[in-house]
Amino acid sequence: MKLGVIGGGAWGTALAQVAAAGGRETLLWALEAEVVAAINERHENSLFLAGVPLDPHIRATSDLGELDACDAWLVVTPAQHMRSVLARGPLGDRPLILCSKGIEEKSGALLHEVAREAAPNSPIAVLSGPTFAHEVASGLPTAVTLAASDSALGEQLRERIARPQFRIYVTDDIAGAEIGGAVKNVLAIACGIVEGKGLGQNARAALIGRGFAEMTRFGLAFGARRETLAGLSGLGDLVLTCSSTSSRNFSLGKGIGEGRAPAELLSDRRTVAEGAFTAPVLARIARERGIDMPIVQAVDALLTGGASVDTVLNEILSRPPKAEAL
Ligand SMILES: NC(=O)c1ccc[n+]([C@@H]2O[C@H](COP(=O)([O-])OP(=O)(O)OC[C@H]3O[C@@H](n4cnc5c(N)ncnc54)[C@H](O)[C@@H]3O)[C@@H](O)[C@H]2O)c1
Ligand SMILES: O=P(O)(O)OC[C@H](O)CO
Repeated sequence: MKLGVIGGGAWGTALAQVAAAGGRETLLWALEAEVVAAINERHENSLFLAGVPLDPHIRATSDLGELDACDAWLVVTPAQHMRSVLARGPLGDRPLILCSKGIEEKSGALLHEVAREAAPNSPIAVLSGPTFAHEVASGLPTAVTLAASDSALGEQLRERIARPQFRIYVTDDIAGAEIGGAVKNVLAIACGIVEGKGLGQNARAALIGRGFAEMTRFGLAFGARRETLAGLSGLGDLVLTCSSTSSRNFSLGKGIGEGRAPAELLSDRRTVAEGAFTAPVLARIARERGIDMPIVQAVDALLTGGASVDTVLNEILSRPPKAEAL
């Protein structure tokens, strides 16, 4: 199975590295001409994944039409651009493996719903889990969830993509895999704020625990299964992203906690902190559906409502006591 990768950011490049392992030709579409040139001429993505030597079996292109030669695509654009990029590609009926993490802001759709509308004839799978791109691209071990409603497709993709250092667990719970990856980015911003504000390790752990309760409430409301939310793509990725400045979402939160303005932090960056786009839509859906998500609402109030960290913190801490149950 020849794999194509749509998106030449850090994660698309790392996935191309996984796909090319063992000498398998892999085609990567990138938006930026300089990324295409750097990969083809120097086997490096100096813009988004500097310092990691890339497999020479990866070839980059700026022409989406060339991806017609591939049997399946790993789709790795930022969540808000997935629909428009897919609309420009030669879709056909090839499987799409969605590797981005987010919710479409305008429509409130999960990414498999976006892909289903954009590519009605393509079977859809989702790949998600604790995966800092630079670690995966350097061959360090991790494990991920691969969700496909067609179990034969899930197995076929697992066989093609898995490596000893890139262990894949298969499920049919697409919504569960997507919701974990989308919600954890917002919670990582909150954990970064705790770090930047110097609130301590206890506060961060408490936030991970209560954040996971929010993720679970939201997931169950959308048909996700508990074991998926408590697995690699949910809790696993939540713990990773809430613990390290290697996370763009955590770093964004840390800057906010240190007193910098969210708009200034966001305008400075070339890389994507998906939680900043997911927070408003997630908060909106939770309000509409009556799902209690105080941490997500707090992040949204900070990012889009102009609230101060102190005000939001005070509101969270002065909530009436409640039972620990979901
Ligand atoms: N970086 C990681 O470690 C990692 C790991 C797992 C999942 N992800 C997810 O993968 C997705 C892509 O993130 P990334 O880290 O590869 O990106 P990145 O932050 O490294 O790079 C930004 C990407 O956005 C693209 N982009 C900017 N404007 C665009 C436009 N108008 N149309 C289409 N693309 C545009 C750029 O071409 C580039 O590929 C995100 O949803 C992210 O959450 C990232
Ligand atoms: O850098 P972040 O916060 O986008 O996190 C990257 C990955 O999603 C970690 O699994």
